[in-house]
Amino acid sequence: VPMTVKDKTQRDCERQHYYLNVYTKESQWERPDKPAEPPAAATGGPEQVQCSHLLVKHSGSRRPSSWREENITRSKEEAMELVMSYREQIASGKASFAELAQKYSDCSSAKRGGDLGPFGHGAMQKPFEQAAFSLKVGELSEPVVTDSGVHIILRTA
Ligand SMILES: N=C(N)NCCC[C@H](NC(=O)[C@@H]1CCC/C1=C/[C@H](COP(=O)(O)O)NC=O)C(N)=O
Repeated sequence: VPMTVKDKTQRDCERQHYYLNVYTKESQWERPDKPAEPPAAATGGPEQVQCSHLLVKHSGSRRPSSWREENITRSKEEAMELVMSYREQIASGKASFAELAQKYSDCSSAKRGGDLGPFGHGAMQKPFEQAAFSLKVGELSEPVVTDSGVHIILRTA
């Protein structure tokens, strides 16, 4: 019985699979010799970063209290001025980040020179995360405002 085109085509397909690279959308008959890799651009930078921060809280902070001060009453403007002066001292080499964070940060991480440890996306408040993931290792941020207060961030890894 002569095979219909369909049957023949059906048989060919059964004999041959093709492989689709889900990232490049390319297909091929030969079995790939290694798994497809997401192109670097698709990964959008590091999964995790490690940062230290120096936080100056103010009366409008979500928790206007810290190990340094039971009830924080400074204004947001004063907090911003303090952060700018700390940043200037660090950037000019007059003081180290860890030293000033240890003395002045309103976060419990002050005890560790401001170190927050490694963290991924979703761990920190968005403005902090966006600033942290935009820094190069060793780079010091401009002042960053979150509901916690005003921060400077040093990316360490
Ligand atoms: N994963 C780690 N290491 N700890 C959990 C961090 C939770 C995270 N915290 C923040 O986003 C603030 C801003 C950046 C750092 C940070 C520290 C805050 C600031 O002080 P607070 O306003 O809470 O009194 N103190 C501790 O959490 C959040 N999603 O609320």
